[in-house]
Amino acid sequence: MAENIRNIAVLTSGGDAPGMNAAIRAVVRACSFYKLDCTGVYRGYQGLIEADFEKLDARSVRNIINKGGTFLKSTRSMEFKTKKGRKKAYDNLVANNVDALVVIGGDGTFTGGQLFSQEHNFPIVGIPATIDNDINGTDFTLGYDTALNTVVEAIDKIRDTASSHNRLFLVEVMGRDAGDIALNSGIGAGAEEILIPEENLGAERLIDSLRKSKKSGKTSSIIVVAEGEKSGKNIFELAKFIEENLDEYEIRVSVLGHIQRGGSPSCFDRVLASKLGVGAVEALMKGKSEIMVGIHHQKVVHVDLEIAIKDDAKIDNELRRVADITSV
Ligand SMILES: Nc1ncnc2c1ncn2[C@@H]1O[C@H](COP(=O)(O)OP(=O)(O)OP(=O)(O)O)[C@@H](O)[C@H]1O
Ligand SMILES: O=P(O)(O)OC[C@H]1O[C@](O)(CO)[C@@H](O)[C@@H]1O
Ligand SMILES: [Mg+2]
Repeated sequence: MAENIRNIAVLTSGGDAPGMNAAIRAVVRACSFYKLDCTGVYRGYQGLIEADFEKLDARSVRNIINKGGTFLKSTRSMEFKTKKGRKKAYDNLVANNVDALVVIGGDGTFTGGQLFSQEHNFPIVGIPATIDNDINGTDFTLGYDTALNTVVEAIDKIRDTASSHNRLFLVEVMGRDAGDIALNSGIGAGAEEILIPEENLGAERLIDSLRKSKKSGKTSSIIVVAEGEKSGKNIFELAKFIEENLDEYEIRVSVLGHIQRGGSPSCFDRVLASKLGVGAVEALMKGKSEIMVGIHHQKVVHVDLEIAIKDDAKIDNELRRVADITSV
C-alpha cells in the first residue's frame, strides 16, 4: 500500500461522455471506503490551473449515477498544453495537499496527464471516457455504449421516414478519427453503406453499390457517414455528388451531432464506470502511476498510458465483413 496517497483529486476532460458522472461517483465512494480524502477539480485541466477545487465526500455524489454529462464540467484547456500552465497546476495540487490524480477523458487527456506526471513526478491514473472508443488496451471506453444506442434509436426513426418516401438518407455520426460508432451503429441499424475514417473506398464505388442495391429491389437506403470519413467531401458535398451521379433516389442529409454525447448512461456504461472508478483508486493505492485502468474480457486491467494513447487505429475486418454481407 502506498502510504503517501491520502488525498486523491479527480477531474473530467475533453469531450464529455455518458458515464463520466458514474465514474466520478465511484472514485469518490472508493476514496470514502478506503478512508482517503477526495478533491473534485472543476473544468478539467483548466480548473487544475485555476485551483477550482472542492472537497467531495460520499454524499456529494448522490443521485448522479444516472445523469449524462459531468457535474465537474469539462474543458479543452490550451493553457495546460504549455509547460507554464502545467507548473501552475502542479503548484495548486501541492498547495491543496493533493497526492495523486485520476483523469477521466480521452487520448488527449491521457497525453496531457502523462506529460504532467513525468514533468512533476506526480501519480496519475486515467479512466478512458470518450464516445469515440479510440483508446488502445481497453475493450470499451465509457460513453461508447450509450452513444451507440442513441445513434441506433435515431437511425431507426430516420428509417421510418426514409422508407415511407423511398428516399436515400445520409446520416452523419461522430468520430473525427475513429469509425467505431459508424461501423457498429451502421450494422445495428441496418445501414446499406458505412463510411469511416480508417478507409477510403472512394465515392465512385459508393455510386456503383447504390445502383446495385436499387436493382436488387431496395426502395430506400441509409448510409452512415462518420464525420472524419476520408472521401474528401463533407456530407452535403457527398449528397450532391450522389445526386449528380444517380437519379434513382431522392436524397436527404441528417447530421446527428451532439445528441450523441448526451443522455442517461446505459446500464453497461454505469457498471463499467463503477468498476473503473474503484479500479483507479485501488491502482493509486498500490503505488501505480502513468497507467490507464481499462477493461478486457470483463476484468479491470492496467495499461501504460503510453500504449493507451498509441494512434494505431485499425478497423475491425470482421465487422466490415458482417456489414457487407448483411447489407446485400
Ligand atoms: N499534447 C498535449 N499536451 C498537454 N496537454 C494536452 C495535450 N493534448 C491534450 N491535452 C490536454 O487534454 C485536453 C483534452 O484533450 P482533447 O481535447 O484531445 O480531448 P480527449 O481527452 O482526447 O477527448 P475526446 O477526443 O473524446 O473529446 C486538452 O484540452 C488539453 O488540455
Ligand atoms: O466538443 P466538440 O469540439 O464539439 O468535439 C467534437 C468531437 O468530440 C467527439 O465527440 C469526442 O468526444 C468526437 O467524436 C467529435 O469529433
Ligand atoms: Mg480524443
